[in-house]
Amino acid sequence: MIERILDGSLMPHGQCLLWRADLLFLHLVGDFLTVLAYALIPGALVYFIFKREDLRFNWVSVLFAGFIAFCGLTHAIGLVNIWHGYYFIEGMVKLLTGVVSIVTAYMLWRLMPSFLSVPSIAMLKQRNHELESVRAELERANKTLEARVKQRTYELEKKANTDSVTGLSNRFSIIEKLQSNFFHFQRYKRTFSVLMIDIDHFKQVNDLHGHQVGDQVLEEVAKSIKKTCRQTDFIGRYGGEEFLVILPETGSEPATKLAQRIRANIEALPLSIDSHVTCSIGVAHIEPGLSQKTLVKQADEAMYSAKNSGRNKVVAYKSKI
Ligand SMILES: Nc1nc2c(ncn2[C@@H]2O[C@H](COP(=O)(O)OP(=O)(O)OP(=O)(O)O)[C@@H](O)[C@H]2O)c(=O)[nH]1
Repeated sequence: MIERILDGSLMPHGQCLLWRADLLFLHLVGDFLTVLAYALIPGALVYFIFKREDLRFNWVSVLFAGFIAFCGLTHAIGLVNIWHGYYFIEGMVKLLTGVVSIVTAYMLWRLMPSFLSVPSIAMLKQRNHELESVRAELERANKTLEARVKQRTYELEKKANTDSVTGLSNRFSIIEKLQSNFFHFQRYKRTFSVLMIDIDHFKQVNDLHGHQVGDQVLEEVAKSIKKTCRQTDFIGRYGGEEFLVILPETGSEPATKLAQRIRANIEALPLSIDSHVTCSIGVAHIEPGLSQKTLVKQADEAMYSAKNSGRNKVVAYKSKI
């Protein structure tokens, strides 16, 4: 059997071509180039698969490479058989090539749905474009959200620091401003004064006109103080009908003058209750060695002196030493 297979004594193919040079040339060069190409193509395929381990269907590509290699082999034996007659071997290789080709073709058709499901570059580009739009949309939404949070935080902070009746800084906020001015004085020697303003006989306003009207008067007085002060001054509602004003870069004398203007403006204020209110003001000025608490106490003491000396007055604190 082996002898039969390896028997190359059958009529060589060249005989069929009558050893004509032109026919021999065509068959030889054609088969040689085909063998060369069918060796290089599977090589390239295997190299590509080896380098790209992430690809799906690797084994189908190997099968495809095998199918091309077998085709090349039949052409190579065709070359040999120009001079020899190994038609048994040629037939066996052809049979093997046919089997590999059929298996490859079967697998290709079987896997067609999977091949079709692999997105093309154009599809990937389209998806990438869609994802990019979603990302841009998310970024826009995020920015809007950030702006809203910022705005809301600002509003909440403002609310937390504002007195709801007068719209001025509340007690917590004005004490914070006082502390900040105090630290500036300690570090940079930036002087300041404070005014403690208390509306006179405010209880009577409430008793006569009611609490709601009392609130209205508080608001009007607050507006008047704000109008009289500079924009750089800090005004806050310190207690019920008590206001604390911080005057940065202001000595005792100019602070007392301003307090007089505030007092006069409040007295002249045309209130909605058709009568007038007055206020008593205490002035205190920061000095080295003085604590923040003592400074407020001094302004408070001065304000009570104003009350005790007949109200509707301004009194600057004077050290008892
Ligand atoms: N409408 C209103 N009244 C307030 C508010 N907070 C405190 N008051 C009132 O302010 C009044 C303060 O009364 P007092 O402490 O006796 O002082 P006063 O009547 O102003 O008298 P003197 O300060 O001695 O001139 C009280 O009647 C409080 O109820 C407020 O937010 N709104």
